[in-house]
Amino acid sequence: MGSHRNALVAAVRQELAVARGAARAVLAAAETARGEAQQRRRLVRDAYATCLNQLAEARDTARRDIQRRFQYETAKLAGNVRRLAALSATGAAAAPWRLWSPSEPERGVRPGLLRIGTIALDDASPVPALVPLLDAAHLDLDGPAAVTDGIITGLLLRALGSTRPGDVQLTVYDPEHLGGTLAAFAPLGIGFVGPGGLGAMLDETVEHICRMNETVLAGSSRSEPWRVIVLLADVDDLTPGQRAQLDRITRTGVACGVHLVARGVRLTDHQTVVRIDAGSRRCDVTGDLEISLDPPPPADRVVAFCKATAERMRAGPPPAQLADLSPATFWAESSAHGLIAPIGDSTDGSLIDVPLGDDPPHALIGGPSGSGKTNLIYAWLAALATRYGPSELALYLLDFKEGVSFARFVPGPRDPSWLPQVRLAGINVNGDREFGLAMLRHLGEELRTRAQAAKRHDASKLAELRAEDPAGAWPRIVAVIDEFQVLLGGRDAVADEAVTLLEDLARRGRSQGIHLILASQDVSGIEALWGRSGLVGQFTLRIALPKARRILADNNLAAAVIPRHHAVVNTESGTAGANLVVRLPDAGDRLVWRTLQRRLWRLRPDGCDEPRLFDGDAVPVLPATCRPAGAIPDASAPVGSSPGAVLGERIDVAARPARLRLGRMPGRNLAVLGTRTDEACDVLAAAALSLAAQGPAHFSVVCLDRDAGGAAARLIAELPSADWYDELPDLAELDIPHYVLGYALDAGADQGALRRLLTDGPEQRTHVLGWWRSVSRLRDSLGGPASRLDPIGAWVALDVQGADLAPLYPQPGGPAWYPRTRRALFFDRSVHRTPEVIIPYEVNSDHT
Ligand SMILES: Nc1ncnc2c1ncn2[C@@H]1O[C@H](COP(=O)(O)OP(=O)(O)OP(=O)(O)O)[C@@H](O)[C@H]1O
Repeated sequence: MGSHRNALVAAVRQELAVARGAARAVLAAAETARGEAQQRRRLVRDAYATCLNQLAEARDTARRDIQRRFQYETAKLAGNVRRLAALSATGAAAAPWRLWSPSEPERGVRPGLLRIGTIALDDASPVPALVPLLDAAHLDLDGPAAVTDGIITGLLLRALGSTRPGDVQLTVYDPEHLGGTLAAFAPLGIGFVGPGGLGAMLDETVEHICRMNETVLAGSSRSEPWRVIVLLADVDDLTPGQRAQLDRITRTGVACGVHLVARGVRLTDHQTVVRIDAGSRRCDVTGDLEISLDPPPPADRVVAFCKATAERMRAGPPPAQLADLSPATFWAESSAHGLIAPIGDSTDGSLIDVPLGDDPPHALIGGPSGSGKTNLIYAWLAALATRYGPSELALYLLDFKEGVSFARFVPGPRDPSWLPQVRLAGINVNGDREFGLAMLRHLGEELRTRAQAAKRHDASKLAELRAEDPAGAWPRIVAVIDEFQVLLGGRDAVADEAVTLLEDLARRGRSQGIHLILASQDVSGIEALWGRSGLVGQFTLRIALPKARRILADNNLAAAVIPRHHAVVNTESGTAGANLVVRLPDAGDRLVWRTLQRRLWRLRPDGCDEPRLFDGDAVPVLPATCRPAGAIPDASAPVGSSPGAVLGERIDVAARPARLRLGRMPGRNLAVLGTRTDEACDVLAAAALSLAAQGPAHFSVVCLDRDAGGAAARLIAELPSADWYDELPDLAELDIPHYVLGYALDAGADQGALRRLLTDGPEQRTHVLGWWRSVSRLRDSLGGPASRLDPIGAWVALDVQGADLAPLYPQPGGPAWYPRTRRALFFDRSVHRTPEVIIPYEVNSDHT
């Protein structure tokens, strides 16, 4: 029994031990699992925390990024807005009051926007809040009267201060305060409309708009001032009629320069109406952005401005500057139908155009010395040269004054530029009327060429010729002759031919696009023209400077009353009633001119040649082509049948050399006559050198005057084949031409030898080129008073009076010739009907 119990106990113990062991194992496993779970939880927690941190960091970075981009974009946008604002509103239209002053707009610039306050932007400095008005909008203001009236005062001051005096006309309807609200503007002569005057004012404005529309539809541009009508009322108590008129004005006014600025009177909805709400500080233009409104301008500033402006209005606008005559784009005009260019402005500041074309074709300018003719011509040429390029306009300029007024148009030592349209300029021409004649002859040739081309193309005027012959070069030609009376003065062959040519050019130039502008200070010159009705009748454009006489019709006294620097322009031959008074800009400033000319010069097309300059004070140098160069031609080289001896420069447009043909004919000798040693030596040297340049020749030099010895020796040194003789050589048989150059042959040349050479020489190709100091001495050296002068076929006279030349001249009394320095009269019996004036070349420069 006991052992059974013991066994039972042992079994129970055993089982208990097993159970306990199992329980312990389970417990241990559970604890391990718990430990692992805890570990996992820790890991997850850590990961979660890391994740949160990372997210927070990423979010911060993203936010910072967005903020940065936002700030950048905002700053960029604000910058753009600011730049746009600066372009849209400048000077007085935009400056804050403490910096404010009126600003004159540039000519032709449209009005911009006006500032009423600023708009604050996050982190960026505020941008101006701008509203349109002139040429753009009506303004309808709402809000407390004290604020809106301040805004209106500011807007008006900005509009007036950024336009020219008189450009804006103000009308104020202020029934409550009877104009008191805007009384500071009274000095400008504003129209105050009383309580009962609104209807009439609206009716008149509607009429005005109708008139404006008529003008604009007729094609003219608007020249009237802007009308700004300010309506200040607290209640909108318009009659139906007034309301209808106001609505009409609202719909149509802006296009005609009529603008409403209304407070308390609601303007009808229209695209031109901009509403400003002073209460909420918003406006249509700036949308939801709140405007920090500017305070009203200081009252003393408004008063001071209005007084100063009223003063300037009384004085009128300042005259135009030279630059105002230039168009916005250079060389954009066609001259096919004429030339139109302003020469100045009228007293209201508008530019006055002067036409040249089929009507009027030519212009006459007159005014006493110092009245501004040259200045007027400069201004006119500047306006023409900036509008019409060299293919549209060619200028020929001649100044008979003692002076160089046209020298600025041609290259000079300090300025290489020239006016590209100028083909020819003559300066210091006062002594050389022949050059005026040469220019007229050249234009006469051009007239003939054009007339023939017109005939070929069946064209009756330049516009038609240009249309028919688009490839041809047919610019309009304008020839300006200052002090033209010098050319016509004197009853001589030059004056006669000049008048004939002028008459032809004036009559036929109109249809061929050749226009003359003649200027004179001299009444007698103009009176001389009056005698030639065929000529003067063509000059229908008259420009009279102050105190000009006989330029306008006798009963037209306008020139007597205009002030300095003004001109009367009349396109109807000076008849009273057709006057336009022009204020002329100062066009004399060299620097301003040079800047303009340089711009034009840089625009010149390829192949635009320098103008030909004739300077009456310059002495031309013997061209290199007229000097022997290179190897000495040998005797077998061909000799022309009649080599030409160059004697000097012809006074013509092409500056050609004057040549004396020396063929194998009797009389082919040359006598240089006069006492001016240098010039005589130059004529002989030019002749000899040019002959030597043309082929093989032998020269025999005889010099009987010591003063000419140096020149003769220098000539020998330059001639390829020459001998020095102390007396005239005998007539020798040579295979090549032989030229005997005799210096001062009146000083003891052998009469017999001289006669033999002169008479028999030319047929044997021996020619005498001799210098005698007077005609009587020439005669003496040929045997005395009864001697014949036929062997002298050509002569060049220096300081010899015309009458003294009678024995050498086919017509009795001799040629008309009044000697002048560096000019010579050249007569070749075999080619000339009348002698021609030449300029002896400078051959060696040591005597000038
Ligand atoms: N519109 C102007 N504004 C300012 N100055 C001017 C104006 N017109 C002319 N002048 C000046 O007046 C002076 C005389 O002008 P200008 O030489 O043009 O007169 P002119 O009639 O050609 O005289 P003259 O016949 O004696 O040569 C010059 O000094 C010129 O600069």
